[in-house]
Amino acid sequence: MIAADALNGRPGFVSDDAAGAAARPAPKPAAGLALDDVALSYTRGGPSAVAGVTLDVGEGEVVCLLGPSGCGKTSCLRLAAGLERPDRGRVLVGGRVVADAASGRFVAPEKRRVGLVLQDFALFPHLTVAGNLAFGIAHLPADDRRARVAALLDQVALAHKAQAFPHELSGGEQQRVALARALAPEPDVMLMDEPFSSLDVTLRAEVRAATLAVLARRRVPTLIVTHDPEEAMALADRLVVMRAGRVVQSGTPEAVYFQPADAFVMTFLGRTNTLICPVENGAARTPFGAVALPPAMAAGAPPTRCRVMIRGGDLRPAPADASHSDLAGRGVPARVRDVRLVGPVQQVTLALPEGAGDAMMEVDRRLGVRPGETLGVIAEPGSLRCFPMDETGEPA
Ligand SMILES: Nc1ncnc2c1ncn2[C@@H]1O[C@H](COP(=O)(O)OP(=O)(O)OP(=O)(O)O)[C@@H](O)[C@H]1O
Repeated sequence: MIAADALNGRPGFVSDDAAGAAARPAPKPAAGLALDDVALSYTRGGPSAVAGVTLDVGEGEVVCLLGPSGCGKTSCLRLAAGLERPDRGRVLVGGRVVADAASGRFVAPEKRRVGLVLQDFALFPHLTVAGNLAFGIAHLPADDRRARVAALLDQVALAHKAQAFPHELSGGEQQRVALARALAPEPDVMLMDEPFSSLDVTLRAEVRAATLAVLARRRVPTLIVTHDPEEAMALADRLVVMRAGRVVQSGTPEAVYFQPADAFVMTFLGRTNTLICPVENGAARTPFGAVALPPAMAAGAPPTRCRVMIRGGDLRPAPADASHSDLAGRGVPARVRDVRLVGPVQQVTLALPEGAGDAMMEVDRRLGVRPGETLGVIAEPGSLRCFPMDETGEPA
């Protein structure tokens, strides 16, 4: 069944499970892919691109490997695919050890049963769409091969393009061919490196949702590399956040977003304000009230100052009508220095009182905040987080 795309009437993907992540059954724990304390340096004795990464992707699970440029995401994917040999640790695909630095075991990429989708799609230019899909399943009897190609083309809504060549396709169509080609040999694991980054913004959301629908229907464990936090949050059952060759946090998008392990993760996942605040009686004194230090910071000799962070979306004007909220009237008076419209959101730069510095607040544009006015601003309860002064939140 080919569904008309709801947004713009273009042919879309199979729609019976097109709700994507929301419709996907809970992942089973059995690991499709596991990296076990894997390390890699590209030069002998040189810096570690991957410095001991452990992660797994279970059946039917989509895991996004997320982090700033150069943190080692692609290197992890290349280790999983067999395009690099680990200096340390093991790689398992479908429960089978495919690389083990200690024993020297190394299974070649084409024997690993992994499907790979790269940023530039890397389609074979001289083969038709059907030819691209058939390439990796040449060992199948002709009838089976044809049937599998036809089924996949149907799933990615490209049956009508079977005889087209890659240069005759749009970017979104090429991405779908790359996805179908990688799925054709029925891999145990899918590995995708920035698979949507070459698509324009409108097409990206559409292709992303459709890709999730195909992956969900096939339940193939999938590891997706991206440097885009919003994309990762939209795609993943689980996020693995990397920094400087190491995993700094892993968990559901909600857990990582709302309980960031450190200042770096908090900053990386969304626009964040940082306030340097004095510590008194085990609590940080912020313009929005006292915030208790987390136990690890409060233990021993507590610091005299700390870094308090809050996301722009967790600040808002105090409700004007006191009868509607017990927070009304408690706002911190802040002058609006600047207002930018970013889609449906106003990004408001506020000057906080008592020299506490500037803060960015994100509010619905319908609030119509204007430069020069003074607002009472409140912080969502529980949204202020204390981190040590030496945690900058900057990528290493
Ligand atoms: N072939 C190579 N030779 C030498 N160094 C490399 C090679 N490939 C990557 N590196 C280095 O290894 C580190 C990790 O690179 P990697 O490509 O894995 O990072 P990444 O997180 O995927 O970055 P990006 O998001 O920019 O693609 C970087 O410091 C990079 O310069």
